[in-house]
Amino acid sequence: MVRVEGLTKDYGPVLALDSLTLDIGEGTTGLVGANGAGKSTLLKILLGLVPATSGRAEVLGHDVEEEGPQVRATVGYLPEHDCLPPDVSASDFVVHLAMMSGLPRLAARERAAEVLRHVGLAEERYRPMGGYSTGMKQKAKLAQALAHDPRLVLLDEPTNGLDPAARDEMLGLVRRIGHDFGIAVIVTSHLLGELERVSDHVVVLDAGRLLRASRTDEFLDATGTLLVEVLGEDAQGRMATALATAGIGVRERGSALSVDLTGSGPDVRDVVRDAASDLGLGLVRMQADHRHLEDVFAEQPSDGRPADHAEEVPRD
Ligand SMILES: Nc1ncnc2c1ncn2[C@@H]1O[C@H](COP(=O)(O)OP(=O)(O)OP(=O)(O)O)[C@@H](O)[C@H]1O
Repeated sequence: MVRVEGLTKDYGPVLALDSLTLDIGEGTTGLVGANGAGKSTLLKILLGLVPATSGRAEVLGHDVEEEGPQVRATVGYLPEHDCLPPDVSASDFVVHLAMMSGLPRLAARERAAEVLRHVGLAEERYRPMGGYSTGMKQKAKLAQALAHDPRLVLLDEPTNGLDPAARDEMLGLVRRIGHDFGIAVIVTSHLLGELERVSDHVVVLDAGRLLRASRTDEFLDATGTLLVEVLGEDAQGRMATALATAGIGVRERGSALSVDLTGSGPDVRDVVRDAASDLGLGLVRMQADHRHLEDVFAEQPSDGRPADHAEEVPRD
């Protein structure tokens, strides 16, 4: 779908992309990175809207600088910023964009009705978009991205500004675009947990550089940790101290402890069980931990940067 080689973009003194080389295939790909990592810049270059400083990029076999119109004919785009004319209805807007993409009026109307129904904008589609909630505006933006039946859609922070219910709905739509309609999706977010739910692949950008790219399940498979929950007075703190004293890596994870299973020595499960017994604590849970993308991200400091850089990334 996308091939990027040595892509660099500077905005004057700001280096937004730094020699990025990357291939993105079919399915849904999550593009993760903190604010300013270069996600939006990459999408705009892929659409041929912003020129790269050096390097090259191809989308569906088209060079983005030479063949921008061909790229945009087969790619849908949901921009991050507010771009909807306030006095136009979603219906008129999507029909207009579908016609601009080359569909005759009747086909454009049918297609607009179909995509607006798909994103869940029913009667509201006839109202001016200026009066829409943020969730409705994001749906209208998604509908226009799908209007010309693209092979690939680029969704820039589609859940931005949404409350939890609207965010879940939007993530459900993103998943359906990929799985039910077979359209390839590249979706950005700085909320790592979101992409874990919808993406087949994850690409992590940090300060314009590629930190990691792999299948989502490869990120999440190798847990190597045990989730332990104990009950009793200051149970978590006392258990953590006991395990650390025994030379076992341990850190807090919500109401539980994430315990490192990878060290040598006695079986960590036995140590946990004995420590709970010695301390008089109730052992409520001891199970293999399911890793989350934010853990992976936190474990991967970029060159010379502190690991706690990942603290800047808001948690889901
Ligand atoms: N038009 C521009 N002029 C100058 N600097 C820019 C411009 N667009 C982006 N930048 C800078 O380039 C860097 C990358 O920005 P970009 O918007 O691509 O990141 P992002 O990962 O999409 O972040 P966000 O989620 O905040 O949009 C940032 O430091 C940003 O300030």
